[in-house]
Amino acid sequence: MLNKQVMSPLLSIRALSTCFQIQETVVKAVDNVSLDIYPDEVLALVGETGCGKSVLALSILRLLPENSLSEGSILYKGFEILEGSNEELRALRGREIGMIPQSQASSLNPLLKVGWQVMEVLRLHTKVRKPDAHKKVVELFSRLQLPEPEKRMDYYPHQLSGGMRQRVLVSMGVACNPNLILVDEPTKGLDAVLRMEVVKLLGRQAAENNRSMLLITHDLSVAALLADRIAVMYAGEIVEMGSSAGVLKIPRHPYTQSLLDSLPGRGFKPIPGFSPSLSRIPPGCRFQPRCRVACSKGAALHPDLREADPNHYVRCFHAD
Ligand SMILES: Nc1ncnc2c1ncn2[C@@H]1O[C@H](COP(=O)(O)OP(=O)(O)OP(=O)(O)O)[C@@H](O)[C@H]1O
Ligand code: NI
Repeated sequence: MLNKQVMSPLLSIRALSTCFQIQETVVKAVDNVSLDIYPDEVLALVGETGCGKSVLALSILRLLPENSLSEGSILYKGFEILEGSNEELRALRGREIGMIPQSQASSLNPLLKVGWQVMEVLRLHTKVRKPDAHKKVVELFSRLQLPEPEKRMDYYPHQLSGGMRQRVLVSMGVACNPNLILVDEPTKGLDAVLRMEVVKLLGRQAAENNRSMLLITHDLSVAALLADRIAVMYAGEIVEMGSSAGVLKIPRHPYTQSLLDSLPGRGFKPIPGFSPSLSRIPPGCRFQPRCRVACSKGAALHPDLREADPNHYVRCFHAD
């Protein structure tokens, strides 16, 4: 394991908040999030549906709609992304920071052959000529174990299975061999066999190329397999963050503990209740109404993220 203390981060997010304005309502999807991603590391971001994981990733690449506003700081190699021009952002996307988005349906153009779509990503960022781009994409497809890669180049998205489309998206995300790759729910909707295949593939991509990864998943077992560190998100904010071993073996936050207990191999116990609406966030601890401790302090006061153990951060009054 690398000594993270002495390295400087590749991506450094400080006090990031992202809101959406929908008529009179403000939805605070990401609230005061700070995190670092170091070179060569996989940071997993886990949490239930709607907690803000995708919005956080899309904020990093500034791919959110007009009715959104991001505040705080996102430094990539010292460059402030939130102040970058459209041109600077275009140069960054794909080449420096790649993304494998959550939705296969909206991320591939149904009217274009998949080979061409991946070639476009390459041609946008590198001066590669068309025949070379073609060759490179066939190579990528075969590395990702897409059967008959040359032939698949000419397929349209609907002619491929879900697992193959997923691999096409992975190849788009890694085509330019970016330093940082944002991977959003890479295994959603895949069966168990394919899930393992995609997990292995992502692990190889990160390890062989010494690349950093932000891995978004609601599946803690996927995070356990791939991540060096884990950040747990609840209702827009980080509630626990630390090394994978620390978070998984000695979870300090009751929410992380409940998430672990909801895993199939760990009792399958669902977490009762719902997370609060992000347009009406309660003033106290956001998890308090569902918490097994459910302290009265948490009902009124909002806990800070504190360092409970070295490099292990927890947002809970009872983490000691
Ligand atoms: N374009 C948008 N306009 C308005 N609200 C949005 C928009 N995108 C996301 N949201 C809201 O932001 C919140 C966080 O959504 P997000 O997609 O980040 O959740 P998530 O953690 O990725 O969930 P999932 O696991 O289901 O993908 C949700 O309440 C969602 O409704
Ligand atoms: Ni999402």
